[in-house]
Amino acid sequence: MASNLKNLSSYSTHKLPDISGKKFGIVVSEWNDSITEALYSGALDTLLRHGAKKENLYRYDVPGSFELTLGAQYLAQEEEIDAVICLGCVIQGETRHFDFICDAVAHGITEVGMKYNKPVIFGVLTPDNQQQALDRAGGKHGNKGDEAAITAIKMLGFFQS
Ligand SMILES: Nc1c(NC[C@H](O)[C@H](O)[C@H](O)CO)[nH]c(=O)[nH]c1=O
Ligand SMILES: CC(=O)[C@@H](O)COP(=O)(O)O
Repeated sequence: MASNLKNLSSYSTHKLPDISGKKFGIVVSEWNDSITEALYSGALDTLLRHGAKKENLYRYDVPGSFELTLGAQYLAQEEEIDAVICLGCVIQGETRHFDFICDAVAHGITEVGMKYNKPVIFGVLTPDNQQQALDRAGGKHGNKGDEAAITAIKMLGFFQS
């Protein structure tokens, strides 16, 4: 369902797990930092609002979205980390570089989650332009960081079920 049909910050809070003792790794790409900082703010607010403790949130920055995979692996391999949230924004340029980054980071993040059997969340915007990014980083379509955080919470509930 496209973001213009489902707001990224609109979600059910039915049967959310207790996350007061859960530890979250958050990997943030520095590329397009005006966007990724907004994603981080949304993710942080969502985690705290639903019971996470600030001392249990571990943020690491990486240069670009391509490095999110290695950052996610660095955190996911830590036994004490319960879930990892990856935040980035890859904006289409003039070349096919966009395609290679998006493909690599989507597959890479998936592989880390499978390897360590824990939630590793793809909170990466892949817009055509800056306006589409702004619309999804706290704009009219909500905040992808909110969506990434609530997805991590719900997947922790899945693993507890
Ligand atoms: N153009 C964007 C990039 N490019 C940088 C890559 O992610 C990577 O850091 C580089 O290729 C070195 O490995 N990254 C983004 O996150 N967003 C972009 O729009
Ligand atoms: C996604 C990118 O790496 C891209 O923004 C770089 O721009 P370009 O394709 O014009 O070199």
